[in-house]
Amino acid sequence: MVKVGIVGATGYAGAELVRILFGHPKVALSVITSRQYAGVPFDQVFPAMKGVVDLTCEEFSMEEMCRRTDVVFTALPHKIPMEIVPRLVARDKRVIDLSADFRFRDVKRYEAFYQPHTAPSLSAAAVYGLPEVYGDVISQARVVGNPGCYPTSVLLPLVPLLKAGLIRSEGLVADAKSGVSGAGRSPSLGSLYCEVTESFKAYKVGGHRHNPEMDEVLSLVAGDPVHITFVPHLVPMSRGMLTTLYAVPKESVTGEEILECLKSFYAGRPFVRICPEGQVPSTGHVRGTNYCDVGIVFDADQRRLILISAIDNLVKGAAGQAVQNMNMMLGFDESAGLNAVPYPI
Ligand SMILES: NC(=O)C1=CN([C@@H]2O[C@H](COP(=O)(O)OP(=O)(O)OC[C@H]3O[C@@H](n4cnc5c(N)ncnc54)[C@H](OP(=O)(O)O)[C@@H]3O)[C@@H](O)[C@H]2O)C=CC1
Ligand SMILES: CC(=O)N[C@@H](CCC(=O)OP(=O)(O)O)C(=O)O
Repeated sequence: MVKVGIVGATGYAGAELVRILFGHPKVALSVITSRQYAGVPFDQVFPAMKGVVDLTCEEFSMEEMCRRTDVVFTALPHKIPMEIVPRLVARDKRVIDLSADFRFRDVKRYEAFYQPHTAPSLSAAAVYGLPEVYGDVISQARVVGNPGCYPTSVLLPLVPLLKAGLIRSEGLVADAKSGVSGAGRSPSLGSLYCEVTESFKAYKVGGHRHNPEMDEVLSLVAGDPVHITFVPHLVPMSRGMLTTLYAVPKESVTGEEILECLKSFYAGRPFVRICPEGQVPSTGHVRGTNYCDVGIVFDADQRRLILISAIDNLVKGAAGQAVQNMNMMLGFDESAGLNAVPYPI
């Protein structure tokens, strides 16, 4: 069994990692850390885990983490991983970081939206953990920067079409909606029940930090600078993300070609499900699973392509994708531990 540790196991993403890794056939979860809950059994922090998870949270110690693990997930707020990850790598650990600290190839882009980077060369050498696109390099990576939830929902439908040159790289629009767990477990005014229930709003319009992350990958794939117009929204549900994308197909491209391109790009990939014609995805269909469902509507008269993706922000948008990356890094089946059967309703 491969020994695994989670730094920041009591956040929403970290707790989801615990849930998934506890059902993983090839790993033993050895260390889980939290500052506030150090010394507290995990099943007291999350009573749903009673009788299932028998681990106790610990204060983070580099020495203990390195002694008792082979692979480490960092599920911490941005900025903290860039201090910890280089020290883990120096001790030969393989790391999957769920923050934005190791997502960018161009560190200047990161610094423009976040803060100065203290490990720029390690960041440039890290691999962007979108397994369906970068699987070949993920298997060799020491450090994987796990994508943000919004970028995952935007990139999976668009990358194959841009790669194949079927859509224009100008005029791309992403209209995305997230459940409130996307904001994390730390108390904040914007996440209070009264602030979010029976309400639906756009936020950070024109200035969300996931925009440069999407732009970087879309530009690398297209071979030209690409900027997507991205508007995030908060919806009153705990988990789930639905993204509607608008793109302009190139002259003479047909709906059948679009569908065929996506189907063949994702053929044999377990987690991207292309909806049959006439069906559109729903967050309820992917809840608790690592699936990304993609629906396609081709408006031939308007020359407009509409793509709709649904993910669970905590699974394919965070912890599930991180485990998928770990599986590829360790040479396991990419779906090991990720075979949760969806709820039918
Ligand atoms: N929520 C989501 O849908 C997604 C989250 N992510 C990313 O995953 C990471 C974790 O997010 P999320 O779980 O939502 O966040 P939470 O706020 O829910 O959890 C953060 C975790 O980090 C610990 N922590 C917080 N501050 C510090 C600190 N200064 N030093 C050490 N540990 C700290 C917390 O425990 P304690 O305070 O007890 O130490 C907690 O375990 C973030 O980088 C986020 O961007 C990525 C995709 C989706
Ligand atoms: C609803 C909500 O607040 N969502 C978060 C995105 C969470 C996430 O995946 O982003 P990072 O990993 O880059 O933090 C936000 O908009 O900031």
